[in-house]
Amino acid sequence: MTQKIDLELISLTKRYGATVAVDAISYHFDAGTYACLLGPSGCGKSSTLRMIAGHETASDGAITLGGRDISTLPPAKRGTAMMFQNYALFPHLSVLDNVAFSLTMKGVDKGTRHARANELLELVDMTAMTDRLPAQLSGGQQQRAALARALITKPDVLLLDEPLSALDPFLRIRMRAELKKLQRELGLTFVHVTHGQDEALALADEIVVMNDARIEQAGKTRAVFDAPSTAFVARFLGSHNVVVMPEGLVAVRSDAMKVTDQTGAKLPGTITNIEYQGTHVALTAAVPGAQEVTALLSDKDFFGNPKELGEAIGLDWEAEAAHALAG
Ligand SMILES: Nc1ncnc2c1ncn2[C@@H]1O[C@H](COP(=O)(O)OP(=O)(O)OP(=O)(O)O)[C@@H](O)[C@H]1O
Repeated sequence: MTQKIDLELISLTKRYGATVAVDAISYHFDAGTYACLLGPSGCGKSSTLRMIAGHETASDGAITLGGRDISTLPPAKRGTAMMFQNYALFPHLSVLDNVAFSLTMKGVDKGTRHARANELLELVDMTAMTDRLPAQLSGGQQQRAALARALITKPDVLLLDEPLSALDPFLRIRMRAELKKLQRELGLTFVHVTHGQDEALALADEIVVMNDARIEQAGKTRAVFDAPSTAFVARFLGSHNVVVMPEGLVAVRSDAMKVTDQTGAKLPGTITNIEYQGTHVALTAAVPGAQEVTALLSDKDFFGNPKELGEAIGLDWEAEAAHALAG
């Protein structure tokens, strides 16, 4: 537990023929970090995860775990385990045998592997389901079985490829809380691939935002969200306006936008949309330069001073709310 088993990607590259799927990315994951790899479809997230797992060979660069180069080791020898999007449970095996599967492959005797599988099933609250087949489980239960199966190998790093995407929205939120709790309890490094911004913000200690085979920005989740360094990151994470100002391109969070009179405001605008969101009202305005900005106002602020479509307003923000963007 006290040993530092950090995961490091060093100039990691994946080429499929002429396609560069991952382009010399480097990143250091401290042991025990919950990290999300985040980015649009095709940016190289899954290829990165598969290279860490050993399901894909790296074209260049290296992967180290606890200082040991694992780049060319077979998956079972790396100290990593992978949980797949569709859980990949064996349909003809009981939950218990699915969880014990990797120990069966290692020749561990039945008593020992069943005892260990039962421990893991208890950890994920699945003791009552050990004799069922995967088809007799709900989506959330299948996910817990898949988690137990991945954890039975005692990995230092758990790799999760879109682990919540097969679940309905309600269950997704519940299971994401369970994932986070499990990660905290076990103190393992989790590297979780998602294209969902909300999911990454809710779960991750650190986010790695990828774009076009490279890392666009990475770091502590809140630091990245608070100060996106590029227009891509600001737009991808959402809840930010990217505005061309005389001093250059800036990001301003929607909840930092103030609606005022036009006199003295940073931007004049005309309201183009008002969307009631329950706790908040999202007010969108057209501003000079054929741009649109959104201000997220509390329900109380908006209805204390209601506005109409087409109304002329001013948009303002504190100087420190604006972050200069590169490109
Ligand atoms: N086996 C393969 N052969 C050829 N090209 C591939 C292969 N796997 C992935 N690619 C290409 O590599 C690039 C990165 O793919 P990857 O699956 O890593 O992206 P991703 O960010 O995980 O996308 P998604 O969110 O859609 O899963 C894409 O252009 C993809 O078409």
